[in-house]
Amino acid sequence: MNVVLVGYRGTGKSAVANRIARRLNLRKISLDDAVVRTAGKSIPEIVDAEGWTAFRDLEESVVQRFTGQDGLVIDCGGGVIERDANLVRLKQAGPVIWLTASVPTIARRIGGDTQRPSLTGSHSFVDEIADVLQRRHPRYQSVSDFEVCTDDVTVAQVADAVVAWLVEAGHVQAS
Ligand SMILES: Nc1ncnc2c1ncn2[C@@H]1O[C@H](COP(=O)(O)OP(=O)(O)OP(=O)(O)O)[C@@H](O)[C@H]1O
Ligand SMILES: O=C(O)C1=C[C@@H](O)[C@@H](O)[C@H](O)C1
Ligand SMILES: [Mg+2]
Repeated sequence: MNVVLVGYRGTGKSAVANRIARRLNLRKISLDDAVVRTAGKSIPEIVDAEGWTAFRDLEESVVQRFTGQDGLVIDCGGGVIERDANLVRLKQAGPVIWLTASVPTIARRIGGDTQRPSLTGSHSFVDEIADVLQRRHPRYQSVSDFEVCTDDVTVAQVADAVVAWLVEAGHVQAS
């Protein structure tokens, strides 16, 4: 079994994935890190040089690679749900957890992040979050089995909620 974490930028996927992996004795893999390693460039460098389509192509290739494995916590990039092929593969890989947060929370958490280039190139920082989040909402919803709102809770509390659900739903045994 794998555990898949999806959600917008700043909802805490990477932070929570580390904790869940430790708790369940699974291996955490970050799709963003795998893209960066594969390209030999940072995300801003990939997007600057080749554009978002090239980034999405790389992302799709790492989704294909890791969803064929077992025993992973798969920490997805925020836009992994943009491609239908990824939705199908992630759904087959294991239970999909959707982390959510409000626009102000997301803006606060990712405001200083230099590794997350603009997705639209046109909107203001906060308008982009609101617009892209609204557009993506049905796609996150369609792929996910369990949703956790991460506003006003710690990373540890989110990880606890995910592990409790995995036990309750029969995906892992209580320890
Ligand atoms: N529940 C939380 N409470 C407080 N801070 C949080 C919480 N979850 C995440 N953070 C902080 O928000 C920032 C972004 O979190 P993280 O990198 O895990 O997000 P992400 O979902 O992986 O985003 P991305 O899609 O951009 O990779 C980090 O500094 C993290 O410590
Ligand atoms: O929301 C998105 O589309 C992205 C989120 C990040 O995790 C990275 O995958 C990249 O910056 C794109
Ligand atoms: Mg992340």
